[in-house]
Amino acid sequence: MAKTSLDKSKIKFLLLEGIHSSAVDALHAAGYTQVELLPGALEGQELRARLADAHFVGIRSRTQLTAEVLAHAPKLVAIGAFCIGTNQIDLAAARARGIAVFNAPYSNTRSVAELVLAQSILLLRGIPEKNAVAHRGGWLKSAEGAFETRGKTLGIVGYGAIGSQLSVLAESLGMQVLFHDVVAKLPLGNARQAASLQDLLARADVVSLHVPELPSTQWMIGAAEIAAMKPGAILINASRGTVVEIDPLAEAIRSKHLAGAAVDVFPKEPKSNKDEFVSPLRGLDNVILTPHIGGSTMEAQANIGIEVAAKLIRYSDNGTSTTAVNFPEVALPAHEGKHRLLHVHQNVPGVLSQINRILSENDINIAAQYLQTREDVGYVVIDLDARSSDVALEKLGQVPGTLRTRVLF
Ligand SMILES: NC(=O)C1=CN([C@@H]2O[C@H](COP(=O)(O)OP(=O)(O)OC[C@H]3O[C@@H](n4cnc5c(N)ncnc54)[C@H](O)[C@@H]3O)[C@@H](O)[C@H]2O)C=CC1
Ligand SMILES: O=C(O)C(=O)COP(=O)(O)O
Repeated sequence: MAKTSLDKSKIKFLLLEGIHSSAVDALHAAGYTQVELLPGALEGQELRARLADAHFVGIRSRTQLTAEVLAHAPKLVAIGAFCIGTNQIDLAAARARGIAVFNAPYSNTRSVAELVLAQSILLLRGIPEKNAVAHRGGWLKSAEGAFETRGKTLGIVGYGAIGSQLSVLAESLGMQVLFHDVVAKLPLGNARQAASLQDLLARADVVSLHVPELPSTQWMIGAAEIAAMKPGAILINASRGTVVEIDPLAEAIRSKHLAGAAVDVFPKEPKSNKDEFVSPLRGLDNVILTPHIGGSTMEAQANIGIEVAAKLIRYSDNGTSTTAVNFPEVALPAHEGKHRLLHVHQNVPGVLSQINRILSENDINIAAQYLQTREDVGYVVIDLDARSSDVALEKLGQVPGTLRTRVLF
């Protein structure tokens, strides 16, 4: 088996979707010189061709890394999702190929929460409509249907990082927070957990969605849920476009059952800024339409660049995989004076004993060994005397069930 360790100058990073230059700076500072940064997403043949020789790829929410695409990435060691959501990546397929996936779970949380808060204020005042009318030369000076946020009930669906951050900000404005989550969560401040989604929908003046894209969240807000909302309520979706059915939402705005909505994510989003945005929500004045920019602030993007690049560098340099979203998590000390062998394998009985038998038969002394498994994959890291790493790498690569080996000097 060929030696799979490379010096840093040969390790290729492909960064797509205009990832912030802070990531490039971090990679350069860590000694990685082959960093290609492209402004947009790729798909189809172009994506497959670019992935053919990449060791690391960085994407945002747009690029779809399916099992089929990953099959064309034979050298890929890890994927950096320079965002929160990882639904665009087939995490199980990546794991089965020994590819670790990292993301930035907190770097754009605040940006989304601030946007939703601002949208709540504007929509409760009917500002988008008044603004649209003024742009057309009209004048809608009226207090009719315009309300303060103070004392209103904000219903947060998905009380995770964004939902709970929003909860704190909304309470500081004097809103009452009600939330619904599928797991028990610590209510922050005076927030209260709703008895059910139905209970929340029936009581909230503003409903904001912060769930991940999952089979269980697909179309979770459809005609029935919208009908169950209070007349005159507001719906905000900055989670994923598959969570809300757009046609019943558009109908509820037209019929004035809902007073307004803010939508940042759509079932079908344009591929780039050059493509047309098509949606039944276009032209509805009290609907704020934003082009999936919930997390797009300079602060968030710069922090995400640093955070995810650091995770990729750490995994590349040292093998530490903690915070991976799909992969066994191993925290490793430095390996000064030793060669570190990384062995990713199918999680079946006997692999570790075969590895240790081979090392013992070849008179190779183990300085340290770390093992972790996650579902169908095991990750064992072995520190060895420098002189033995070549033979160990070759022999261990032949162990049945081996997915990938690397050696770090
Ligand atoms: N518009 C944008 O630019 C951005 C959108 N997002 C989206 O926001 C989502 C949420 O982000 P975080 O709060 O960081 O995630 P998180 O994982 O911290 O929180 C999600 C919460 O949703 C809950 N949940 C899951 N299924 C549920 C269900 N069926 N009903 C109710 N609750 C459910 C989970 O238990 C968890 O508490 C991300 O997965 C991403 O899709 C994130 C960042 C930016
Ligand atoms: O962080 C997320 O999950 C987002 O949706 C943000 O996506 P983006 O990086 O703006 O393509």
